[in-house]
Amino acid sequence: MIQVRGVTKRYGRVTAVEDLSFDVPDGRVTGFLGPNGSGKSTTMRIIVGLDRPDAGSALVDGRPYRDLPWPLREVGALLDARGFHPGRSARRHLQALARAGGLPASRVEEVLDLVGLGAVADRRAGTFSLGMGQRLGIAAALLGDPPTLLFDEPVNGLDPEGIRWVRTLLRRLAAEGRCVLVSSHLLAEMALTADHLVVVGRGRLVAETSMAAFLEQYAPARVRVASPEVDRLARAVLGAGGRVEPAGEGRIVVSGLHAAAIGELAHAEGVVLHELSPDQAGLEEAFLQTTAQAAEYRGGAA
Ligand SMILES: Nc1ncnc2c1ncn2[C@@H]1O[C@H](COP(=O)(O)OP(=O)(O)OP(=O)(O)O)[C@@H](O)[C@H]1O
Repeated sequence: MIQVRGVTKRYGRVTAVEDLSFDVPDGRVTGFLGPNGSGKSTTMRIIVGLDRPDAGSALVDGRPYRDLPWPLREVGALLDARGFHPGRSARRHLQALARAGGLPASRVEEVLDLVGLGAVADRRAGTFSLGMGQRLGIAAALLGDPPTLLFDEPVNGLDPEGIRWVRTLLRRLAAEGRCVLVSSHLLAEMALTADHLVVVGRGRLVAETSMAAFLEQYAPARVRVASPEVDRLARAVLGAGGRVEPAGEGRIVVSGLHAAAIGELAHAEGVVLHELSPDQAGLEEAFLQTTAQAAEYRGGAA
C-alpha cells in the first residue's frame, strides 16, 4: 500500500504538488488521473525517492522508499520510457539492473519473455520503437517481482495491441494482490483499466473514489445510438423524457438519458441495437473542465 500524506513540491515559483494526500490500496489498479502538468509525475518521483517533497511524506508499506532494504524487490516503477542507455542491448540493460539490485540473472530471461522482448533482447535499445522501449521499461519495473508497482503513462505511444497488452498486464498484477498505481491524462483509457481513482488538477486532489462512482458522476450527456428501427426507439426515448437529434441513416444522438436506460428501453420495445456508445469526447471534455474548476475552487477556498 502507498500512502501519500500532505505532500507539497515546488520548483522555484511553480507549485507542482500542493498538500496532496491519498492512499493506493493493494489488489487493485488505481488510476492516477489529471490533465498534463497536474503533478502526477512529480508525485510518482517523490514516492520512489527521486525527488524530495518540501512538505509531507510518501510511504510504501509504511516506510519511506529510501528506508526499504531491497528497493527493487519492493517497488517497481516505469517513470521514463527512455530511461536506458541507447547503445546497450535490452538484455545487458536488465542484467546491469539485476546485478545492482542483487537479483538472480535468471530473472532477466523471465521478464524478457513476460514483456515479449525475448527475440530482440540483443539488439541495441536505442533502435527500439517507442512501444518496445515501453516494454523494456515495464520489464525493468517487474525485475524484482515487487508487490508495489508504479507506471507513468505506460500506454503513451503504443498501438492498440500494445495498449490492450498493458491493460491486461496491469489487471493481472493487481489480481495477484499487488498495489498498482498508473497515471494517465485520458479518462476513457483509465475507465477500461482502473477500479479505483485518484484525480488531481493543478497539483491538488480533486477526487479519490471508485471508478464506477466517478463515471456515474461524469456520465456523458450524449449517447450515440444506431438501430434498424431507430424511429420506434426515438419515440420511446422521447416518452421517457430524453431528447433526440437525428444523426444520419438509422442513427440518433440521445441526450438526457444514460446509455443503460436507453438499452433497457430498447429491450422493452423489442428494438435491435447496432450501436449504443457514450460520447467519449464529451466525457473527456467534461472531466477536464471539472478538474480545472475543482482545482481553482479548492485553491480559492484554501
Ligand atoms: N524538474 C522540474 N523543474 C521545474 N518544473 C517542474 C519540474 N518537474 C515538473 N515541473 C512542473 O511541475 C508541474 C507538474 O508537472 P508534472 O510533470 O508532475 O505533471 P504531470 O501531471 O505528470 O504532467 P504530464 O502528464 O505532462 O507529465 C508542471 O508545471 C511542470 O512544468
